[in-house]
Amino acid sequence: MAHPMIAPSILSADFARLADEAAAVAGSDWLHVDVMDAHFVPNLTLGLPVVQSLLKATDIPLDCHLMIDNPGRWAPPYAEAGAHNVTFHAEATDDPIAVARDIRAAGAKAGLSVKPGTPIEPYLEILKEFDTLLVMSVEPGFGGQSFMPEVLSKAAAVRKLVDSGELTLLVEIDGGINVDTVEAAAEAGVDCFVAGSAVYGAADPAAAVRGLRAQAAAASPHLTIVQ
Ligand SMILES: O=C(CO)[C@H](O)[C@H](O)COP(=O)(O)O
Ligand SMILES: [Fe+2]
Repeated sequence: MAHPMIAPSILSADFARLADEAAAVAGSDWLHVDVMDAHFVPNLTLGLPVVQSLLKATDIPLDCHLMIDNPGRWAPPYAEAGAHNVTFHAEATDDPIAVARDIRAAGAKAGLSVKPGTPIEPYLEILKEFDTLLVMSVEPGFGGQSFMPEVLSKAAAVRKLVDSGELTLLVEIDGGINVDTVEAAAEAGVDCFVAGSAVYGAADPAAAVRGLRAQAAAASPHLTIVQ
């Protein structure tokens, strides 16, 4: 049994008030930080200096999602800074194993992310090098997009390998998660749910986090809330 983890994405928060926005989701399992470089994706967000400041401003573990080129060069500094997870894209490097090992050596959990159109089969062999698989359920680059249910087969395939003991990692999903989609993701075997607009667009973001967690737990036999 796994605890349903909720990771609010600060992409939908007010970037001028990030410390307050982190405090507004107290009780979240991770705080999801979208790093975009305007090369790997057509948008630009924030980088290492902001992550370093956020680390001082919150006790919630930071889940850094790097949508950037050349993660071999840029990912390890996020681990050295103190991020809990450092996740990079499979499509951004020819040597994901080396990047994962560098992230782990620098003291963070390593995550591999795949875009909606990227199959998971070529990566199953190397997932033992990772702590998290982040399945993108929108095209990376922007918050507030619609959930793509066709990616759930990837989460389900990896869930099977985790349940059979062949892999030990968390299955995370990112993009379009809200009250209408979280249950399908939970049923597919997701452990960790990123939600940006559904949390920060809510009148009470902390209540939205609790609501998504309860919905996920109710929808899946592999999830139960640990208080
Ligand atoms: O990585 C991302 C986009 O590339 C974001 O984490 C994601 O889109 C969250 O926003 P929302 O929940 O509003 O879809
Ligand atoms: Fe993300």
